[in-house]
Amino acid sequence: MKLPYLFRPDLIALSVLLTMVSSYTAFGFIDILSTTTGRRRHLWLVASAAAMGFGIWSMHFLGVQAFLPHESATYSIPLVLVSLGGAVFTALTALFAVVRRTQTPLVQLTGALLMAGGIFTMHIAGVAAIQASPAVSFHPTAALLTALVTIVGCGVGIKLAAHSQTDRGKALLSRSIGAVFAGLGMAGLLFLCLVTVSLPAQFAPLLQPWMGSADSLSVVGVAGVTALIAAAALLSTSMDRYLDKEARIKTAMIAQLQKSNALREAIVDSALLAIISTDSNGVIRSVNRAAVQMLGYTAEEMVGGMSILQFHDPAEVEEQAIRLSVQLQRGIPADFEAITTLTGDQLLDEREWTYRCCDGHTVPVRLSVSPLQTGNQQSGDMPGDHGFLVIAQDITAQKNAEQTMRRMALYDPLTGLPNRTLLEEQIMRSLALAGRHRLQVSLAVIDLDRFKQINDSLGRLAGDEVLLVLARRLEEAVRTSDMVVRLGSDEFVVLMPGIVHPRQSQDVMQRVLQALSEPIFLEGQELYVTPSIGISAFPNDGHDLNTLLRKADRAMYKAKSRGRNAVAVFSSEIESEPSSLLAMDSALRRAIKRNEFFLVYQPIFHIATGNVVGVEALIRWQQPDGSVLSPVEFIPLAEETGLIFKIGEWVLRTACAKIGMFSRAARGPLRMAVNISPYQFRDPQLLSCVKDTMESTGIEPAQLELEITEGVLLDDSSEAEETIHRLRALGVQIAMDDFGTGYSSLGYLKRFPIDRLKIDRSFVTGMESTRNDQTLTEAVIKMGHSLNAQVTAEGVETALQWQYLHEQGCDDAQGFHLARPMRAEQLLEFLLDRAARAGEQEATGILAHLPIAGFDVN
Ligand SMILES: Nc1nc2c(ncn2[C@@H]2O[C@H](COP(=O)(O)O[C@H]3[C@@H](O)[C@H](n4cnc5c(=O)[nH]c(N)nc54)O[C@@H]3COP(=O)(O)O)[C@@H](O)[C@H]2O)c(=O)[nH]1
Repeated sequence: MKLPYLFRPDLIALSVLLTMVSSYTAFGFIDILSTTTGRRRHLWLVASAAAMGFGIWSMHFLGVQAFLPHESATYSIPLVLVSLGGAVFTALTALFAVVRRTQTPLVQLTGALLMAGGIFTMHIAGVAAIQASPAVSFHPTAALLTALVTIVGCGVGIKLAAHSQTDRGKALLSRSIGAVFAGLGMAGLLFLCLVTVSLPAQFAPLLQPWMGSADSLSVVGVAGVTALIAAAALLSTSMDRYLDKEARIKTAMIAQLQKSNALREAIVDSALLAIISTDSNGVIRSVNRAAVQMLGYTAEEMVGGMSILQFHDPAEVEEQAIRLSVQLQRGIPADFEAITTLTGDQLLDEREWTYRCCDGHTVPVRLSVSPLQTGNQQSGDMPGDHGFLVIAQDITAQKNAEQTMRRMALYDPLTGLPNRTLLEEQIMRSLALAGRHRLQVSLAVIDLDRFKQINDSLGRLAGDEVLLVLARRLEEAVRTSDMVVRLGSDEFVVLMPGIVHPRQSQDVMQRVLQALSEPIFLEGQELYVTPSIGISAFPNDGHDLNTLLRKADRAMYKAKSRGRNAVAVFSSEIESEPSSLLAMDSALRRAIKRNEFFLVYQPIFHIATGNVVGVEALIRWQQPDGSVLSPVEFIPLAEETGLIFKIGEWVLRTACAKIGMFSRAARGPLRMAVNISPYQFRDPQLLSCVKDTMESTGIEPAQLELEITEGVLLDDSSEAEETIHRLRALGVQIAMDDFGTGYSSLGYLKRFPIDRLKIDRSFVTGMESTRNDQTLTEAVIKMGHSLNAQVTAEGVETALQWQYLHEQGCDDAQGFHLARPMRAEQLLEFLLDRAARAGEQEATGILAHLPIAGFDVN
């Protein structure tokens, strides 16, 4: 029998309400399940499924009660349990499907099918549990339709719930709406399901009294229990969420704290400065990696066990304690307090200390010490311990740089001896001390005799080598209290403090004289350098460095004038007589002004023909008293004073101006050989000077031959090479003077394009007596020719020498046997005479082979 559909609205409303509450609770479960893992997740799943399933089942039960009321009906307990199981299964599959991390249509469809199966089981078993006869029956088509609707509904539900998981921002609203819809939907489904049920006829009489009657006990019980379970579930999910949120916040805070601690540690550890924290007594609490590296102790050795004081030099701590005691007018102990006293609130003490490391070596450090308090009093934390933060910077590099700069400023780079600046500092102290103790201070000026010649002939490198040897000898010869200073190129000073008697300083200088005069062995050669020494003394000769230096200088010149290699002590007599060298300097200047210089010319002969092919210009100085000085006597001084440039230029212009006249007298172009000092050669103006001279005098470039010495090539060969190339580019000839006396090697000759080699006089002189010199001369001639250079022999004094040179194929020769150097007018006569005789001989068929000696003006 099909009964009319009568139902109790109050139970329906209650059922729908419970479904909504259950659905809302379900969202809470979903939330928790989606954030928990492991065992907790499983427990929550079971509990959630049970609570949710019971809620659904209650809704079903109340729905059934609302539609199929009969007071006296009994229920099959197994079927009721199956129905309840269906509800729990529904909840379980729904939760599973929603909280699955991978949401695919297949997952959601499977979930929907299983859920629908659960709901169906719940309803069919629930209705079938009503024990009536005949049994409650179902309308199959309507049941199928209901099943389909249930599946679709479940699918949509799972999708919506899964979606609400991703949009948590609108969680409360969407969950509330979702819960309302879920309640209405599930109830709708239930009721749709129920209308497919056919009730047996015996239910009819029961219907009437049920209409609007009071609740049965079971209905109230189920509704109450469900409400309680829902409330408990709601509370527990909320609590769980709250606790979970708290736990997450705490975990996040701990993680953040750990992260920032790790970052802080990493920063401190990666700092290049040594960072050490100590307690208030200096006991180390923490160290960073740089501190471990700098001090050489392990972190374990330092932390807790060591005091920072152990790194400090006790003498420095003591010194600082004394300084602070004076400054603060209270006793500061020489311990950790001396390091930290100047630190305070906001105060940082920065100063340099010396740290002693584990292996005993010391490191200069700049230390910043500041107070350190752990904990935060303001925030009410435990008032932390007081301590100190010590930051140490290794300033070894800076100290080294400072030392290098000091060395550069105060010491001579070649010899490492103190320079004038340091002498000035030192002499002030020495004079002050000597004044207090009524002692004397002696100052000795040491000048090396003819050192320039070594430089010129052996080159600057060899000169430096000699200076180094002499500097060491000087240091060894003086007393330990004396100070050896290098003032200039070959000028040294010895400061001798604490002199009681002048004899002492003279004794020291006699030792110096002896030590410096010893031979020097350099590159297989034995060199002799002698010093000239002048001594002055405080307080008799002066009270300051300049006066003492000037007077020691005068004494030194006196020593030189006595024949060099001597010691002279300053005296009033020396002061009154003009220094010969100083006098020479001013006399040279005067000589330039008064044209006291003149040139003599020595003819150069072509050996094969005997013809005069050139002349060499040689300077002389005629002094006001009529005496004539040799260039050997004044050229070195002119070089030292720089007057050589002026004098050299004058020689070049004067000689070149005469060549036209000489060539006319000789009836053929002659070449003019001019000596160029190494100083002139290095002068950047040389090239323009030569060009100007050629232009103004009209000399053909090929007629001009510049004689240079071997020394210039050794100085800075690249520059010398450049100068030679540029001179040759002008068309000027270059001759290598005094060949064989210096360091000329085939290597140099190949590198420098030389037009002529001049064999030194010493070899030519020795040719007659020594076979060796003969061989050497022959070799030089061959070598010169192999390099396409002409060869001139100097100092030919005998016919035999001339003969030898002729046989050996030497190109040109000059020497007293051929012609002496002569004044211009004498040379003119000489040339004219030769030309005339040559003309006569030519007319008579005899060649002028024999040269005629010139006038001697030496
Ligand atoms: N920078 C300059 N140097 C110059 C200049 N004039 C000369 N000098 C150099 O001075 C050195 C000595 O020169 P001097 O006294 O003139 O002697 C020359 C000749 O007189 C001498 N000579 C020539 N023949 C003989 C000889 O047969 N016997 C002998 N005993 N002496 C002789 O030789 C000197 C020339 O030598 P050199 O120059 O090497 O050809 C000397 O080094 C000159 O270079 C000048 O103006 N500037």
